[in-house]
Amino acid sequence: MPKVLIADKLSPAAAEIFKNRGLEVDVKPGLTKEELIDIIGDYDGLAVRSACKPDADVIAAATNLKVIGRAGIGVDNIDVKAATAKGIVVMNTPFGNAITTAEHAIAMLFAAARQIPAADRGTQAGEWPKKAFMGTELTAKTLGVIGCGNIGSIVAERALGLKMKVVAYDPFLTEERATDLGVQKVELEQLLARADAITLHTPLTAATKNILSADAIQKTKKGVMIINCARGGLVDEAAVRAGLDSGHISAAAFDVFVEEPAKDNILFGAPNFIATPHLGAATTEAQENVALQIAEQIADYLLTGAISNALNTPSITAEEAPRLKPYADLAEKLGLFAGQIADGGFSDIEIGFEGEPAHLNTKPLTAAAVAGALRPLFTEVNMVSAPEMLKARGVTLTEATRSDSPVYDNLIRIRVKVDGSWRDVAGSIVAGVPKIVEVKGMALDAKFRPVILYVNNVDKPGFIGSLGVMLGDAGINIATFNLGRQSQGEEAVALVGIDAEIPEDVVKKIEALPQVRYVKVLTF
Ligand SMILES: NC(=O)c1ccc[n+]([C@@H]2O[C@H](COP(=O)([O-])OP(=O)(O)OC[C@H]3O[C@@H](n4cnc5c(N)ncnc54)[C@H](O)[C@@H]3O)[C@@H](O)[C@H]2O)c1
Ligand SMILES: O=C(O)CC[C@@H](O)C(=O)O
Repeated sequence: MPKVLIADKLSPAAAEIFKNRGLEVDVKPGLTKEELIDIIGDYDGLAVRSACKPDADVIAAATNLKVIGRAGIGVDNIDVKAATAKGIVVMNTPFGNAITTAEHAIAMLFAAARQIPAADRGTQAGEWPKKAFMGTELTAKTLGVIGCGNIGSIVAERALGLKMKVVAYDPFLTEERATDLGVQKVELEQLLARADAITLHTPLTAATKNILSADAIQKTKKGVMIINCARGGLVDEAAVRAGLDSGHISAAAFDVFVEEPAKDNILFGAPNFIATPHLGAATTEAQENVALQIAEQIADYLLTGAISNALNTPSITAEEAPRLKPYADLAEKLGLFAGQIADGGFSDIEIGFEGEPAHLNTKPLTAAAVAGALRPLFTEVNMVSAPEMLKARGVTLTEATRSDSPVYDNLIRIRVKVDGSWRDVAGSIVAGVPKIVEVKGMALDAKFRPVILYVNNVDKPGFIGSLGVMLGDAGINIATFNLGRQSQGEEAVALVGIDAEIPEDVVKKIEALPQVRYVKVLTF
């Protein structure tokens, strides 16, 4: 009988579900890393919230583990790459705690506007500090929402109900969705200049890290309030401290910190600073939702092989699995390629299946492709949430099938439209190996590798030599080299599989080569 470990404080509903479905379950919150490593080999399933951190060492010791379930949204406590490499499915519950977290952000906004925690402390200390607190009325003030996804859009709706004006910055928010929500879509600079209060609701990615930097904070209105109930690291904590000390920021309320648990943070003790210990999702209702959902998902997978809300593998039924799996993996990799060369949001995505995959259930294949294409912006996107997220953002999805395939037995093609022009890639499974066989209509034959340097250039003599010398001078080994071109002297592409991450200055030098039009380091 499969055995599950609940390694964080989850609602008791989760253990009940495991037992009712005939699984063995141990509930051991608060284990040290060493204790977890000692026992993890006994378990088929692991259920966590955010305190337990199944990192690469834990995963290496998890000899029987098949699934890690996160009762919540963010999986930054889980080493998803290590889990994927070991064939362990990682799943989350993308919607279960969104309302509760949005309510916490609104509570923090009020607490900041009226300095409720400090007023409470003074009152209960017998000071009756009536003169010390002059608050800010929220009605008619402008709330700037950075990241208008599940939680951000609920916060926006609540703020509109409070008669605030709402401006939102989110590259995936369409004008139509913004209009439906009743918010004004703006660029970040406009949001910074206009907002009386700013609230953050993005995941932590390379693009959002320090999105409220010292420089950005300087561009905000004097007296601005800052609320962060998303992830530590979205805001430069030292810059917020300086802003609170100088009075430029009138109040800040944070639920999340760069280092958690936050025991000694630079913000602690700053004037008008309010902290909660990552309580955004901490309501009975939300915890019951996410515990029930994750227990059902883990039990389904261990007992029937059905996968839902997986972050690292397509959702497919046990019967379909053997035929669909290789195409789903190819579709997701091609999506990731297209999403990375989209360089931000895209307005349309087209997915074409030719030959064998056109005869299969293409739904999970499309979902895999879309999840891949969205992943550069949404780290937590999964096969179930991807189509939903695409729809909510007004991105047009077109799926086409063609029963034969002129050149290959099988082909998957993905096109994304960015600022009115299409970027495309196609791939095929050739002798069991997933390959990139076309980029921008140019034929090539490249295997996927963890790091691929993608160069779009003009086919002129000297380019390949200069590129090779630049990589060699930087000590970067070339593992594979694939070229495609339209015709002699015309547009060309190079896909260079390299053995290491490529430093930014080397990328800049390659970009400066006279034959080069575009360079991107792709990771898979
Ligand atoms: N405090 C808590 O306890 C708690 C609870 C739940 C979720 N969270 C966190 O809240 C965050 C939001 O969760 P969600 O469910 O709303 O996620 P979501 O994926 O639904 O929404 C995130 C939004 O951020 C946008 N975005 C991505 N990159 C951006 C960028 N560079 N600039 C501006 N916008 C960008 C996306 O387009 C998307 O609309 C996540 O980090 C999640 O982990 C925290
Ligand atoms: O489990 C928690 O308390 C935090 C959850 C939250 O950070 C999430 O990403 O879902």
